[in-house]
Amino acid sequence: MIQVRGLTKRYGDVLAVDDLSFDVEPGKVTGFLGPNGAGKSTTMRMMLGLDRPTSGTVLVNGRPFTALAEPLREVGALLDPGSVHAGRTGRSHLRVAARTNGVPERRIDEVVEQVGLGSAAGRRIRGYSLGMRQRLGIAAALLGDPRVLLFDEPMNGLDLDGIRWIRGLLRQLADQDRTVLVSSHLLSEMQQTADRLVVIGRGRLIADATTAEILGGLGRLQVRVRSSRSEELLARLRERGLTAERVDTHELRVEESTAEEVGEVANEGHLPLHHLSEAQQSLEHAYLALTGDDVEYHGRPAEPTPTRTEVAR
Ligand SMILES: Nc1ncnc2c1ncn2[C@@H]1O[C@H](COP(=O)(O)OP(=O)(O)OP(=O)(O)O)[C@@H](O)[C@H]1O
Repeated sequence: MIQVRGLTKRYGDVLAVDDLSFDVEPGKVTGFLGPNGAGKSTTMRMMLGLDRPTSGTVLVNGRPFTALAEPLREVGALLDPGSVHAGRTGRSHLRVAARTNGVPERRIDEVVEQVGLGSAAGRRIRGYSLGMRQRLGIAAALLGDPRVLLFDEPMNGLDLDGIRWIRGLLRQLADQDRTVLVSSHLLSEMQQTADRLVVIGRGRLIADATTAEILGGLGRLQVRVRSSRSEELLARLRERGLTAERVDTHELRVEESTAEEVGEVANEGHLPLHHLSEAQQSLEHAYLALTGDDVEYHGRPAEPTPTRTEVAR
């Protein structure tokens, strides 16, 4: 359990976190969502005692992080996967972390196995792909078998396999009744991952509710897909219980699904795809409207675009 109360952080003129209050409960994946610069990382750093609040408090399992007797056994975190000694092997990185925190060495094999690092654990980190670095960072977070886990943008830069793996892991951790907080600036990523969402913009709390409640209040997700065998695809999508309809000779629209799901259906039937996109502008626009002036950096104007768009990059 994490309890954030009146949390505020000021860096000179910048109010990075502005009077935030929310709870992160065990047994659920809580998404911490907000555009770039919203204050997610700063909040997580304060949860971990890496930054001092200007005012307000964060309690982890009822106590400030600094008062935890064995922090790594209570809280695990993936913050910046780049901040590791690249000359070390993955295993020696974990060994150092285990020793420093009084974690038995046998845990190393367990977490290497759990994150699927396999033989790569014996290789130097400098040769790791981004996905392997993320897995190593997650292995380190899991070392102390903590009840509370924080992941800062764990899906950044990962391919679909990596994202699906992380999603599964987060679910598994929550099912073990752990407290799981995962940050992202992409609504599309969080809607498939989180049970609850805490949405912030410019350091302020914008929404704190279940994902379904927040999405229900926004827009609906649509997938557009083109295939030369669209008739078969349409049948398979409907078989799966999805609401799909034809919009053109080869093009279909699928309601309330994801590109991932539609892609899987096509793949199962060995059907060729010529286009696949999440028509998400209404949702992303709604998210932008929700964060509104709280977006620190506006990117391109919000032209309707049927692709998976990042908000406020
Ligand atoms: N050490 C620091 N010194 C000065 N300003 C900072 C510092 N750390 C963060 N900020 C500022 O605080 C605000 C919040 O930043 P933070 O990194 O917490 O946002 P974020 O939501 O994690 O964004 P991103 O998704 O880009 O990481 C930004 O305006 C940022 O520039």
